[in-house]
Parts: sequence; C-alpha cells; structure tokens
Amino acid sequence: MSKVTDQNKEAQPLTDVQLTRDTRNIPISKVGVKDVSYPIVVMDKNKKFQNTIARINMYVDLPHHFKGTHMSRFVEILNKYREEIALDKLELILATMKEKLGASNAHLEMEFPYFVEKKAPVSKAKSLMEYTCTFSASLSDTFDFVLGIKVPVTSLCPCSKELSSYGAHNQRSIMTVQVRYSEFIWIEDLIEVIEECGSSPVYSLLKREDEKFVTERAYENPRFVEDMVREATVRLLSMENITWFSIEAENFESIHKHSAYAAIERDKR
Ligand SMILES: Nc1nc2c(ncn2[C@@H]2O[C@H](COP(=O)(O)OP(=O)(O)OP(=O)(O)O)[C@@H](O)[C@H]2O)c(=O)[nH]1
Repeated sequence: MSKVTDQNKEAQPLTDVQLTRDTRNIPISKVGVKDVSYPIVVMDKNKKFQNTIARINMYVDLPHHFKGTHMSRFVEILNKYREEIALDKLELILATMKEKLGASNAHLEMEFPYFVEKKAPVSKAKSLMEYTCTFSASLSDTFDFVLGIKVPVTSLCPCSKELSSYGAHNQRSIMTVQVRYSEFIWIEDLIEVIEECGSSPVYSLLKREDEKFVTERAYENPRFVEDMVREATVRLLSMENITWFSIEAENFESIHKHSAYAAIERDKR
C-alpha cells in the first residue's frame, strides 16, 4: 500500500465492518467471546462470600442482516460490573448484553473453582477441597439459571467385590449435577447430597486412621454408575426446591482404559 493511500485511510473515520449487511439470510444463535478469565464473587455458606476466578463465555444471537457482533462490548460489560460479578447480578449483566448488543437472547456461562472446608472422617483434620462449579444463565423473555457442580467421589465395583477372593477394583469418579431451583441452594449442601451417592466421599487431607476408615467404608458401599445416578435421583426428587436436574456419573475405571458412564435427567415442573 502506498504512503498516500495510508494517509487517506487514516483521515477517514474507521469503518464499522460488523454493521455491514450480510446477504446470506442466516441468523446466528450464539456469537460472542469464550474462555475469558475474570474475577467473580460466589456466596459462601460459612464465610458469606468467596472470591474466585471464572472462565467466562458470553454469547448473544445475531440477526441475519448483520455481518458481525461487537466483540469488544462483551468485555466492556464485564468491566462495568467488575468487583460485583455474582449470582444476584447475572440477570442484570444479561439484560445489559441484550441492550448493548441489540440482541433478543443473551447467554452467560461461568466455570470456576470453589473451595469448601472439609473435615477428615476420623481425625477431623481440616482441609480445603476444590470443586469445579458452573453457572449457566440465559435471558430471552424470561431468565433461566442452572447451577452445576462436579463432585469427585470414590466408587467400588459391586461385581468385582462379589467375584474376587481379595479386594475389589475401585476408582475416583466424577458426579456432575446440574439443577434449576425455586429457592436458593447452597453449593455446599448440594455437594453433601451428591457425596452420599458414591462408595465414599474423597478428601484432600486424610491421616492413617481416616485412610483405613474410607477404604473400609467404600468396601461396605459398592456402587455401579447406575447405583450412583439412581441414589442421586432419589435424593434430588425429594428436594422440593429443585425443579429440574440432571445427574451424570463417570467412573475412571482402574481395570479398563475407558470410563463407565450413566446419566438421568428429570423435569419436575
Ligand atoms: N464480530 C467479530 N469481531 C471480531 C472477530 N475476531 C476479532 N474481532 C474483533 O473485535 C474487535 C472489536 O469489535 P467492536 O466491538 O465492533 O469494536 P468497536 O467498533 O470499536 O466498538 P463499538 O464502537 O462498541 O462498536 C474488532 O477489532 C474485531 O476485529 C470475529 O470473529 N467476529
């Protein structure tokens, strides 16, 4: 490009390419930014609140006639609500996304580590355990919110216990619970419910007496993935404030190279 053309371009106002017309007549259901790392605040049952860092996805719909969305506005909105990005602000953030981006639907997904203080079962030694949680919120005409938690547990195979002369294969499993609710639910309470559904909870700190206890507890409570999602379903159905849930169990098998998996979803509305 010649120096003269460069100078001409600089003298002109910058073109807003995103606003130009697209002629393919295809609307887009979700467009935006993905995997933005950002500080958020989560309500903590014991300490009132907990600061953590989320990986955030923000999307809106885009009408067929626009070439592109305005990507910078998503991050501008995060900045606007910095220090106060929390559950009670999600609907407001989504409303701002709809307004600033001229959209009909807005989606906000956050995945973040959340720490819970746990006591070892016998020694009562305290330690912090990390749980991966998700907030998935959408606003169209109505607001929708789903809380998700990945809960690690130990599972011990009932079949292996029955067949083997010694021991039974056991492994770490991840139970993923997602809920819609009518009244607020503490992350801590939901974790406790799901941890009852494996052969044993897992801990970040165990002394010798705890290790003996959890090993024997797992042996006394063998569970297939099917048992785990059924046990969770019984509990989640009995919680009246839960209006919808999905529960998954994945066992990272210690005698196979693949996982065992089961899932149940129930809409109580
Ligand atoms: N729409 C879109 N923008 C992209 C993409 N990749 C990068 N961008 C950039 O996102 C940046 C910000 O775009 P805008 O939000 O429209 O920026 P702006 O025009 O200064 O902001 P406004 O005045 O608020 O519209 C631009 O530099 C784009 O090039 C893409 O795949 N799609």
